[in-house]
Amino acid sequence: MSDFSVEANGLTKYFGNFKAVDNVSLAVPAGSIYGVLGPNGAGKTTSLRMMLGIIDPDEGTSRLFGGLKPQSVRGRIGYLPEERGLYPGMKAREAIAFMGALRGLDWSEGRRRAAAFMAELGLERVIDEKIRKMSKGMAQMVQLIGSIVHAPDLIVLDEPFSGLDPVNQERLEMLVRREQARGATILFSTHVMAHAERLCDRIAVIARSARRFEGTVDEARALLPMQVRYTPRESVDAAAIATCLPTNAEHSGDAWHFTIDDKHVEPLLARITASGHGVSGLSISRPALHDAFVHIVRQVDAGFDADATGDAIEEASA
Ligand SMILES: Nc1ncnc2c1ncn2[C@@H]1O[C@H](COP(=O)(O)OP(=O)(O)OP(=O)(O)O)[C@@H](O)[C@H]1O
Repeated sequence: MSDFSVEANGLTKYFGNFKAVDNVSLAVPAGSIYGVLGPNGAGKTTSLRMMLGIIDPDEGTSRLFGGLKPQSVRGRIGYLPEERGLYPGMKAREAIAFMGALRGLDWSEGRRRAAAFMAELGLERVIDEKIRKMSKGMAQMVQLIGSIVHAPDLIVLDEPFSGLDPVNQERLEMLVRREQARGATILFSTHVMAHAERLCDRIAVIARSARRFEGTVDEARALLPMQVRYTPRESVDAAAIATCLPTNAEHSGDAWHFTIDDKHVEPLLARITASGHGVSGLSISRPALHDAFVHIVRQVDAGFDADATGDAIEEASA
């Protein structure tokens, strides 16, 4: 048995001359919740599709549960594609059972599980409602349940949170955690950082077709310095306080704001203590995943802009 549910190695995909995915590698540990994060058009969907064998890569390989034949493990996978769609004439219960049956689940067991899932999520009131009468978000919840009703070992969800209201987003987070507790591996794409921050054991950031970061959420947040807000106990001469703070410190009202590297936190506290200015307020916080994500994507964009400027200069001087 492989330690990884998904191992993508050097996946590359061209659409015409455009390289939509460039040499993307990642490994999703069995039993983990893994987020593929990236801005619009970064290549997330194309990467997921290659990992699942829905489209062939131009280069690279994808292993599911250690094997190279995705078709042979189809029944062990639950997939919510980016394109949503169910038969509009079906009722929720039938739609879920139908999706389960496509993955080998007995019809009556599918109906039974549909009712259990819907009740657990507080959606039982719409179980016998036809899909065409449902809101888009509610139909998406039904499709989501349909994609996991056969209790797959690997659940792949493409932008599962988009289009859901906050209550349904919370229901989905609960479902993801519950499926992980059952032993499933969950791989999902998103550009909403809050969900990834709360749920993911590991993340990969894809921007401009390539993987730009891979690691834990804490490792991503540690890419940026800590944010500090310090208020001295006594109102003292600003120039005197500034001597024990980093040069980027800015004074506003009673407080000072600055950033500081992880390893400089204790020396800073020692300097403040030694200075005798006291502490009336002090908060030291890591930036959120959102900040780390924006930082990574901006760096990549800046590199592309610099290349484009360089090309323009070369062309102009040619
Ligand atoms: N079948 C296709 N033919 C041509 N170009 C495509 C095709 N599918 C995707 N692309 C392009 O490849 C790039 C990556 O698309 P992809 O859907 O993988 O990105 P994404 O990160 O999932 O984006 P989003 O968050 O907006 O869904 C985009 O520029 C897209 O326009």
